Amino acid sequence: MAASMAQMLPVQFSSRRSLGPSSSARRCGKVANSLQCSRICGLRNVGFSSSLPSPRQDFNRMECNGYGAASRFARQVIRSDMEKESGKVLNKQGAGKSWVSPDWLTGLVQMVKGKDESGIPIADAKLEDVQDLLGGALFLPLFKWMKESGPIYRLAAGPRNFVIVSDPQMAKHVLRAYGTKYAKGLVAEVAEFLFGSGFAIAENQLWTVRRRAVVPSLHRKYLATMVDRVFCRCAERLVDTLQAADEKGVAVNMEARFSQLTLDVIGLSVFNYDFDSLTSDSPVIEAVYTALKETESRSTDILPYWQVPFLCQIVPRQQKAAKAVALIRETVEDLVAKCKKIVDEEGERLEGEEYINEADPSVLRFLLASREEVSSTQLRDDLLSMLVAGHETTGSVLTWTVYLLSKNPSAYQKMQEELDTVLGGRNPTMEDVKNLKYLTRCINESMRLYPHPPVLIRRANAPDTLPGGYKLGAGQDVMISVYNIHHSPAVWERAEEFIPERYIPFSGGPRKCVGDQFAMLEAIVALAVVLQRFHFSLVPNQTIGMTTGATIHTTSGLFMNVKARQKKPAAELASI
Ligand code: HEM
Repeated sequence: MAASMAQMLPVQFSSRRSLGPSSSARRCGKVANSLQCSRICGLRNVGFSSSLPSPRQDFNRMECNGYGAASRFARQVIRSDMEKESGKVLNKQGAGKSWVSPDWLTGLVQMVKGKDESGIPIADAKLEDVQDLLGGALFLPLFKWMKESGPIYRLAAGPRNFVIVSDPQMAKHVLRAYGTKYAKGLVAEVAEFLFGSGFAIAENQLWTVRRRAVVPSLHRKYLATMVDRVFCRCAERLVDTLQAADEKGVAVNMEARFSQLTLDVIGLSVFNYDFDSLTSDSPVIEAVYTALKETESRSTDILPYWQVPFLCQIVPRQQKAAKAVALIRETVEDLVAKCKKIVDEEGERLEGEEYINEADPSVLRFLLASREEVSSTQLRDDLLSMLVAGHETTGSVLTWTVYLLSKNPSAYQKMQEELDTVLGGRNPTMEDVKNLKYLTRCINESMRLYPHPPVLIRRANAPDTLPGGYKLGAGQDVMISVYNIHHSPAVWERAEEFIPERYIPFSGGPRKCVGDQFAMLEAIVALAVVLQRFHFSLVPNQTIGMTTGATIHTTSGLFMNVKARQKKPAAELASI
């Protein structure tokens, strides 16, 4: 799987021609199910109104009529449980309000800058576009403007100026040139308050050194150990929770559950610490969400007032973010201190990459045992990078995969048949994972339709020319809209449909995800354990809106009815 993950991005990208200013047509990329088409470049309207974010949902109005013997009483029980659950839905309001600039200010900035000779069209982005798309998911207006302006456009709002790229070749060009022509730039600026010097946002030599130190901790033997010891164990806990919900006949907010599951997984894998958030409330989840939401807001604030320390102390949004970061840092520092004490006492030394400590096979233990020269702040920030990057991402992938399966009964059935055939009721091992091909494809296709994060940001270090001849000046901020690329009918046949036989990646170039294999294993195991035991169906009459907090979240949770599945007799399994 390691090789295939690493190879997929170039394959997908290289199979497409780039779209220059004068191109009028292009071919779709080769996808696993051999969909091939040629198509005129003009982007057709892709309707996704059913998924448009809606204002916060009123759970009292939700009807839960999906139960066979749904008496009025039973419905009330479900409803009150959903209300209770809705209390656990994160506070997702607030983003998207940042991109506010009066036309006169934008016009003035453009006048001062002089003529734009880049060849890049300027999107007709109106304030109303953002305000209309309530819920705060910036990637949604970016999609709307792609349909109007094409695969590359400039977004100018006051002094802020982004080039939005929605073309695979251009995206590949930018991502691969990290470290030479491009830097993380804005991301590093707006996320520094959270990640500090952590390698998720570090640049240049510091990033190179720290990434090299951390990546070997995720070696194959470690991952194999995690499958049984952590991934299956945490998924079993979720099974217990779902069992209880099934017995009581109450609906479950699966988004909240998956977020708890993935926090438990990352806690045990990175720190050997059990957050146990499936059974007890963990304030870290809300804190991570708040902090990530703040980074997103900062990236679209017209004026970076948060660079002024005094304002950070008095503005409520900044106070809230600072509190969240303090909690996350304290948690990580505490875990580092505990582990350091044990390792110091043991005077342990690491020998070779394949080494893992049987008693504590965590990333933290690996880093401490390596005795590499590293300050405690750097260690904290690197581990914080892993905690934050590895938690919500996988949680969101699980959420949207289950959502898509429940909306696509034939794919759901095919996936269940695969689980029954390959596993026959037992938990998966590392070996089984390669045989769960269809489930893997379902997860990949879910990441195409709901990419996390939906937008990647880079800054040009020097003037550059993108495929198609578009010119970028030094310092230009570029947003690669992965969401647009994944939903573009110019790139994909039947772009809005869930067709598991195609792929999408974990970014590309030097800064691609370090946890891709970890995350895929975690997601496959979690879904294999849970979907084997239960059948999920959407609670009717929910509006599943989208918002962001680095990854794509629902606006109000994903409420599902859960029913234990009947075990298939062995004879029946053999005939599948
Ligand atoms: C399905 C789940 C996941 C998805 C979709 C995902 C996606 C991504 C993406 C797209 C990037 C690159 C961002 C960019 O190019 O600017 C990234 C970076 C990163 N990811 Fe993941 N990720 C996932 C799970 C994980 C896990 C489980 C871990 C940790 C065990 C992790 C750790 C990291 C780190 C540390 C980086 C920064 C790498 C660097 O800058 O050198 N991710 N992830």
